[in-house]
Amino acid sequence: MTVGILVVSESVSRGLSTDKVVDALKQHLDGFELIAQKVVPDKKEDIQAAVLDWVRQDIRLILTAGGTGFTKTDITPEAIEPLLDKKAPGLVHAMLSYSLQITPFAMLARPVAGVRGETLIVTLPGSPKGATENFQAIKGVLGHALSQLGVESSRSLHKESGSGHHHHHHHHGHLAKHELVDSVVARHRVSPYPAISVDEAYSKISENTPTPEVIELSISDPRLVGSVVAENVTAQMDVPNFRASIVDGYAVISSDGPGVYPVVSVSHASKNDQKELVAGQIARITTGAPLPQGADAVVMVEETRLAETTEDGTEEKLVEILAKNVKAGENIRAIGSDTKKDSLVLAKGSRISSGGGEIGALASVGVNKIKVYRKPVIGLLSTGNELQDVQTEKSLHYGEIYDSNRPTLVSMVHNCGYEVVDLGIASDSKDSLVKIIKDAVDVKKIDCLVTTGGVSMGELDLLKPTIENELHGTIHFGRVRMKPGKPTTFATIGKSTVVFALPGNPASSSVCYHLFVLPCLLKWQGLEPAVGQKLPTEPVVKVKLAEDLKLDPQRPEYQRVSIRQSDMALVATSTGFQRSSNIGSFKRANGLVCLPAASDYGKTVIKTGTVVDAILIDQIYM
Ligand SMILES: Nc1ncnc2c1ncn2[C@@H]1O[C@H](COP(=O)(O)OP(=O)(O)O)[C@@H](O)[C@H]1O
Ligand SMILES: [Mg+2]
Repeated sequence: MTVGILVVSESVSRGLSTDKVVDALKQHLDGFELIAQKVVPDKKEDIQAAVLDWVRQDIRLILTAGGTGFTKTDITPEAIEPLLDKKAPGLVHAMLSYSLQITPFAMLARPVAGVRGETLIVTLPGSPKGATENFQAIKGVLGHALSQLGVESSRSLHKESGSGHHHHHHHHGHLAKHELVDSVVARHRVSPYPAISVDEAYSKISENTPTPEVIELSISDPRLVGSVVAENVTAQMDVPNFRASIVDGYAVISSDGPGVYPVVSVSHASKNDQKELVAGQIARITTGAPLPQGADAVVMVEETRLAETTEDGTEEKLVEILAKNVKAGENIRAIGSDTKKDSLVLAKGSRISSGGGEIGALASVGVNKIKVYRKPVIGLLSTGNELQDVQTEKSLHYGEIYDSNRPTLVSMVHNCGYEVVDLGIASDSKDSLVKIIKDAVDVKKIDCLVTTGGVSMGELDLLKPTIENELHGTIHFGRVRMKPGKPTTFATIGKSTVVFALPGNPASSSVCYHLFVLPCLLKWQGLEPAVGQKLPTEPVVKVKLAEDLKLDPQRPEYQRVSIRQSDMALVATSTGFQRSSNIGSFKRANGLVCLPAASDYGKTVIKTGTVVDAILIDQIYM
């Protein structure tokens, strides 16, 4: 059993007196391994920092000595108590009753004891005698207490953080574990998540996107547009499946040549019994109508002349064919000439465009339902105590803001053709998050959860720990080297739920939607990435910069631009003020230019006219 002793003493910490309590306690530490000792002044922050540091190092027992009395400076119990996951009043009771048998002044001691992670923490009095007496009072049960703690307990705060390597065996491939910290002093000052590149983030997303699921949709289902076909569809018939006229005119026998002929029948574009045509006869025919048997060409009405009507004057009797050199097959669509029976109408993996062509092609060969990959359903959740739903028309209290992320993202997701479930606003509390997310997954059956806010370094940033500890998810990355969007977090819960916890700043969350969420959704619904790419994306085009742009020193940046066609090139103009809080930078934006970091580019400014890649997030309007 490892043990650390923390001496809390102003005078010892300043070197005004020497510590004797460690030596006294050492006499009673048989069975324990003293691996850490430290002296701190009576300062809450120092006490907590030392204790948390040892908890992180997995020291099993922490004994503090000093600062438990009634003087103004005595603060140890107040420092320790908020760090405890569970209190151990029995240990406190045992220490007090033991000491009370020795001195009534024990009444003035205020010890606390309890558990944080797998560590037991006990405060002892500062006097060597008092400390050893108290320790002896509880020593006999500590071994048992610690062995119980070892069973099925959550690991402590980010043991791996800062060490540069991860002990995967503890977490089955999880990154550094987060813990819900009750106290702001216990939070990290540097994120325990490594900042990975956008490219690495794409690999992680690609690896963890669920396999597309095949469903069958009717061709009148609006979800079909944008869906990816999951089967090869072949034509079960010829189109046309009869010889059809291309024009309005007269079916003829081409060898008859020009001349005046009797009109012996009429063929409209509908089912009718037709007489077979013999030499010296013609038949009136409309566009798309089947050719009478015997006929081998159609002469268009413009190349004919009415020669004689029937007696009542209502019908054509004789028509003169003016056209010369009519060839067999002229103005006829041969059987199967649009689509041959057994030919491929739609290939597996092709996407049903919004142009309607694919749906028309299916209908033309009589297909009214088709297997496609199901599009994931997206749940959208804003998080933050400061948020007010703009729909409620309530006015804002001081410090409140309107939730602009949700309306923005709902429209983005919807316009990309996905079903959106609006999950509203969660407050910055673990319980609120857990309740809403569980309901969204279990009851509302969302596939992909997109949240905004609560992912960076504030004490209310609860998304990461909640996903890991409460929802038992796996965080695949928690930081990306990019601007905006650094704290972007990607996780999975179980096998089939994907979570994107996007930053709260409005421009960041929108950039990250296009950069990460949409590519994942595209892959999930069966799209293949372009050659050499890890994920399918919106179109990436080359654009010329219309102005000089300043580069971020360290991070690649995705700036909002307006892309226009100009002469022979696409030209990108910045939409203006690019701070991540400014959703206004998305107004008029139809592209995100991908700018290198200054450190990678070798210059701090990228010049007007430079050609860069841009992600096209909307159409190019004239
Ligand atoms: N839904 C939202 N709409 C508008 N602004 C938001 C929204 N959510 C968060 N913000 C703002 O974004 C900023 C960052 O929020 P925070 O919760 O700290 O997110 P992060 O953890 O990503 O930094 C804050 O100024 C916050 O008020
Ligand atoms: Mg917040």
